[in-house]
Amino acid sequence: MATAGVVANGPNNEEKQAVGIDGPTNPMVTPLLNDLYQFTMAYAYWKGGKHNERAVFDLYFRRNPFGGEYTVFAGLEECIRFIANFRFTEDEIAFVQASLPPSCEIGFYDYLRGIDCSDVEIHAISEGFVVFPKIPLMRVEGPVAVVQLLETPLVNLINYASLVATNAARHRFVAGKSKLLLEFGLRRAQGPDGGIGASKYCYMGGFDATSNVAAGKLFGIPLRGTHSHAFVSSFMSPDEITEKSLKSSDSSNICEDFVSLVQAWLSKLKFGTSYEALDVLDVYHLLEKESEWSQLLGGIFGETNQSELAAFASYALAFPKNFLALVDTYDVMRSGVPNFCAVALALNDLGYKALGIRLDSGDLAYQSCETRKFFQAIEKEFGVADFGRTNITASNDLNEETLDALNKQGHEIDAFGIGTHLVTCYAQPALGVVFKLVEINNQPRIKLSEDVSKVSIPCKKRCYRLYGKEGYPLVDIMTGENEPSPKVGERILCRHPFNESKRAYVVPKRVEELLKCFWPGRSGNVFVSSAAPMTELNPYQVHFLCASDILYLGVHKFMQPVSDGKEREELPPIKLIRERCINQLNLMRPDHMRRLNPTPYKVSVSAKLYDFIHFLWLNEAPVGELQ
Ligand SMILES: Nc1ncnc2c1ncn2[C@@H]1O[C@H](COP(=O)(O)OP(=O)(O)OP(=O)(O)O)[C@@H](O)[C@H]1O
Ligand SMILES: O=P(O)(O)OC[C@H]1O[C@H](OP(=O)(O)OP(=O)(O)O)[C@H](O)[C@@H]1O
Ligand SMILES: O=C(O)c1cccnc1
Ligand SMILES: [Mg+2]
Repeated sequence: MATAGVVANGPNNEEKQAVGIDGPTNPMVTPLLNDLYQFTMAYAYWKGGKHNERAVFDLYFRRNPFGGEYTVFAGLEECIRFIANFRFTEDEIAFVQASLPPSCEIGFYDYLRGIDCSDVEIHAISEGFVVFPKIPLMRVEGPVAVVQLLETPLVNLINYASLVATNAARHRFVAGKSKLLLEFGLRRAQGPDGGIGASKYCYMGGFDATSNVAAGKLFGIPLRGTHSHAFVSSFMSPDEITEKSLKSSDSSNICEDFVSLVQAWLSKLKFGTSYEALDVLDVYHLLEKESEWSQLLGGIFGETNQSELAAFASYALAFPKNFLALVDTYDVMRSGVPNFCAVALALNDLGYKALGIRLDSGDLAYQSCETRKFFQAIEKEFGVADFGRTNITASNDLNEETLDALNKQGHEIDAFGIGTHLVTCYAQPALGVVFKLVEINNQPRIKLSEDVSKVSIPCKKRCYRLYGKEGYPLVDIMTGENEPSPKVGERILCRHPFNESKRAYVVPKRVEELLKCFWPGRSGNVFVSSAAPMTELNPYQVHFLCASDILYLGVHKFMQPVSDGKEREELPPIKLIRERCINQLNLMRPDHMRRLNPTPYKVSVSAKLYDFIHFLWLNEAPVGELQ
């Protein structure tokens, strides 16, 4: 049964403690969450005696999503949780056996039984970083058959996570830093995992809270919410409310009939003054006052909807400290807003401050401005401090474009609730993350394509971000693993990987190494396979290296265990990743971030890596013959 597999998957508790990393959040993330061809390839590697050859794969994407020039890297922690607990259960092995041809030798299943990721080493960019095409987000090194089995799950865990985190960051960018952004997408997400993932990664990408309770529990994301039209339309009349008493906020007195207090405020609102302040015999004065108030508010309301008033009063009785109201069920300005204000002012009498309203249809810019005027008029007329600043939340099919349109028109919205477009990544449904072999047994590999953007960048590489004197990142650069790192204040040539004429010297003010070790293998003592001596360098390596490099490699690569004693990077809590992401986005030069025709961020390779890519390209590409 599937659940038995889920429960039994991964190491037992004792082993888990030794690893110290919990399994993936979603129990469906097992070694079987894979494409069949990973198993057929693993079998063929094993059958050919190739399975333990040491391979290096890069995980990267080719184009930024949403027509932008940046991406937020997300999903790393779930990858490490997967790697740390990677192990086949008997149940799973039996299923693989049943799925492969019967001619597959039984020894392969013993092999599967024995594998885990203790021989795998993962370097990755930190989660929450702003990242760019072609730069490896993860470099996965290990026995080729094992790493091959990681491809699909790792790509799956990164693809949507990074896409939706980027989508969230883009919505934040348009909305502005001061707005509260609420993720409301669970009902519209692509299934339960889509919903949970959206809540997690939208928070990471800069949203403030989610309506998704399960995500709140799993990740500690702040929960927020209002109420729906159903609650409003479920009421028929104020007579339905039987329990009408409400204690004041300091419990010093009790209002026995809160509904009547609300009604009294509603009629005060109609005339724009409190009856107590009027000499009721002064009819002329009353009419004058009414007309002033009408002018201020454009004579906007007469009789409001009483069932809506009942819903609001009832909600306030349930949540006097957290009262908010969805005001568009019947008519925003003629009913919803005045009804809300009547309830809010009644609450104010008892020492409570209403939270605000939500608009969910119509022209959100116009309605928010009209509502703000109404709130401000009340603050002025009735002397209720801060009433003019009562929170206005808007929702209804919002996306980057509508947020942008609202900004251009001018609006008074404080918070946006965004669902469908955000979580489904309506504007672009996939990021296009790939996982490509770049080296096997120390032999660099390249994947050629007619389409230059699809040619892979060979070799086990290091990646750096170079910062300029103004503090902005200028360029990312990939180098061969054993090239000396770029140095602050030293000029380095950065080359476009495929376009000969595109190159620039950079003198970095700051150099940041991007790939850090997140999984050194459980032994922490992973060796480069077959520890090839210098004299056995292959022709590609000889071409690639100058004499000093060979000396460097001789000492550092081929004679020493690569990750001996290597420390594993911490997996920080989501709140810190979110802060890191916000800081990273703030650090970018504005022209890379703008929505219309953003400037591409430069991604480059060192001069040596450039030469080597092209040497390998020529070596691997057959020469055509014209007749
Ligand atoms: N001022 C505005 N400028 C641009 N777009 C807006 C503005 N106000 C609202 N929108 C967007 O316009 C769309 C209006 O949606 P729609 O045509 O379904 O009407 P509605 O107001 O939702 O009607 P209904 O009452 O049927 O719910 C939504 O996507 C909303 O985000
Ligand atoms: O519009 P989204 O960005 O997806 O945000 C979530 C939506 O979900 C809720 O209502 P729902 O859409 O279920 O009903 P409605 O269409 O009648 O508003 C809410 O009122 C929002 O409109
Ligand atoms: O709390 C809300 O207002 C909410 C939650 C989910 C979807 N739409 C609205
Ligand atoms: Mg809707």
